[in-house]
Amino acid sequence: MNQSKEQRILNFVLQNAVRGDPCSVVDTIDKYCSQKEWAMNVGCEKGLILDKTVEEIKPSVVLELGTYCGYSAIRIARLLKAGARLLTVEFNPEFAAIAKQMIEFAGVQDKVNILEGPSEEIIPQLKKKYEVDTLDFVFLDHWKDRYSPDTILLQECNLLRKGSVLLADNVICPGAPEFLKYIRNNPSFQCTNYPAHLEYMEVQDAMEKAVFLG
Ligand SMILES: Oc1cc(-c2ccc(F)cc2)cc2cccnc12
Ligand SMILES: [Mg+2]
Repeated sequence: MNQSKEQRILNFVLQNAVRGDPCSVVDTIDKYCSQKEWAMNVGCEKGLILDKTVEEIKPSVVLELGTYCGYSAIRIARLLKAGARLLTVEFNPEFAAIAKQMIEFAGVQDKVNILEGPSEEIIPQLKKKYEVDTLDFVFLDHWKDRYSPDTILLQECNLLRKGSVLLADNVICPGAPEFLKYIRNNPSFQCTNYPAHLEYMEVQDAMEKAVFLG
């Protein structure tokens, strides 16, 4: 049975990155995906915007929607303070299995909990099953038509507090027009747009930051 692209990315990391060194794992994924096979990791340019957001917030509890191979989970986890944790949601079991191995190889598994299943099922479980009070930071990087329903669901489940920060990838490419319309017209959010390029391509993309005002 021939390997998936995600398995090829993992194998390249296992053979070329340094075990226990999250930066080397991130750089090795970027090397593979810019030189050999494109993949939907947030990438290095948008990854820097993600890094700066995490460093600014210094979050204790982070939710990521869309784990994929674990690239952004590793980027986020490497910056988390002692005791802080990342919950990352992935509905594709093959991707979740790859991400688990990637995260363990990077050595950040103690900070990361991969929650397998659809975001609309997992979000309502966060308080009781995963002992979350409120979320300091949410990275939206899953299917674009889920961005606004999941943002509404986070509010309905009382998971956001005054100052909670959302950061959404791909608001230009593939695009999340309904989300942009919703979040920019909602007085409970203060929005900022960060133009960038689509990972590994000379194509326009952008990230949208939205601070919940309570
Ligand atoms: O960063 C991403 C990029 C794309 C994408 C796929 C095909 C294209 F031609 C362009 C962009 C899809 C994503 C799906 C989920 C999370 N992130 C994505
Ligand atoms: Mg993305």
